[in-house]
Amino acid sequence: MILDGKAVSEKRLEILKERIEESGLYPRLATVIVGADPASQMYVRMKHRACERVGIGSIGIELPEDASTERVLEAVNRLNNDPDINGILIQLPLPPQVDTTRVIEAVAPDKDVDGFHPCSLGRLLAGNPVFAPCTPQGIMTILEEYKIPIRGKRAVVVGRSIDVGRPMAALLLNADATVTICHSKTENLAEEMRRADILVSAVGKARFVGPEMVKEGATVIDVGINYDEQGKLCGDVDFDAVKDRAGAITPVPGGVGPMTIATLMENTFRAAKLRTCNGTAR
Ligand SMILES: Nc1nc2c(c(=O)[nH]1)N[C@@H](CN(C=O)c1ccc(C(=O)N[C@@H](CCC(=O)O)C(=O)O)cc1)CN2
Repeated sequence: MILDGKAVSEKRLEILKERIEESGLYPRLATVIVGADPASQMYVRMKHRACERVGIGSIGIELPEDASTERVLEAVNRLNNDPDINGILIQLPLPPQVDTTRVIEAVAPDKDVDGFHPCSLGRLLAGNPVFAPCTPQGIMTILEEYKIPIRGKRAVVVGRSIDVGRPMAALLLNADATVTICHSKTENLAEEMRRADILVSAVGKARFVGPEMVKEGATVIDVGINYDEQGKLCGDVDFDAVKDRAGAITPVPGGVGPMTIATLMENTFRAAKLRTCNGTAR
């Protein structure tokens, strides 16, 4: 079975649009991009388009490639103090001279719609998330939509980044899976991966996952955004070689990527609702 993330994201965005309309709220997202990386620019444009579609206002802050950490922090602080902004998204990666950790930690936790702030990650690890990072939360939504059982299942996450691997493991654990995190130093990696009922690959290597790493009937989630020798977008998984062995599999494109953006929209709406609930007069 192909897990069609594009279709799930379309459905979720339509539902969200209705919920925003019914709420009478007008949530607002600010994106911050530093430099002119074409892929990052495309993702930011996709986010603004999704905002428009569901009834979220958005503004984009564009800083030059050579912006300093202090300059980015200044922009974040202004957005933190802007009562009209509910969510702040710092498009990653940032150029090397910018201290990414300081910038992420500067985002007000109640506007942290990307879920990367230590407060958000801590709450997620405690089993009480407010904003879960968009890609792993989007994967949970796909699993839920396709009714893939998680409780008691063996999940293996390959990759330990703070934006995907670690929060993915926490979300699966919160859903009662038995979770293993693998990484570049894992011994007998293929053997670990073959034990997975749910295999999530966030490695960043084109077509790295072959059929010999996949248990028959496993659910395979491909987080990779890679380009092959022909410049064609592809995932971490050798889709053609693995699809008949897997019980269910996400394609690239059209799998996890669209869910990242749909989840960002959901998190932004949540931020707007939480502000109303807390009664904070920002
Ligand atoms: N602040 C963040 N930065 C980055 C994140 C993130 O979640 N927060 N994730 C990625 C990039 N990303 C969003 O920012 C993203 C990547 C891919 C897609 C997507 O829908 N891709 C399509 C294919 C698009 C294409 O033609 O290239 C797909 O997979 O079908 C959406 C968002 C890194 N940075």
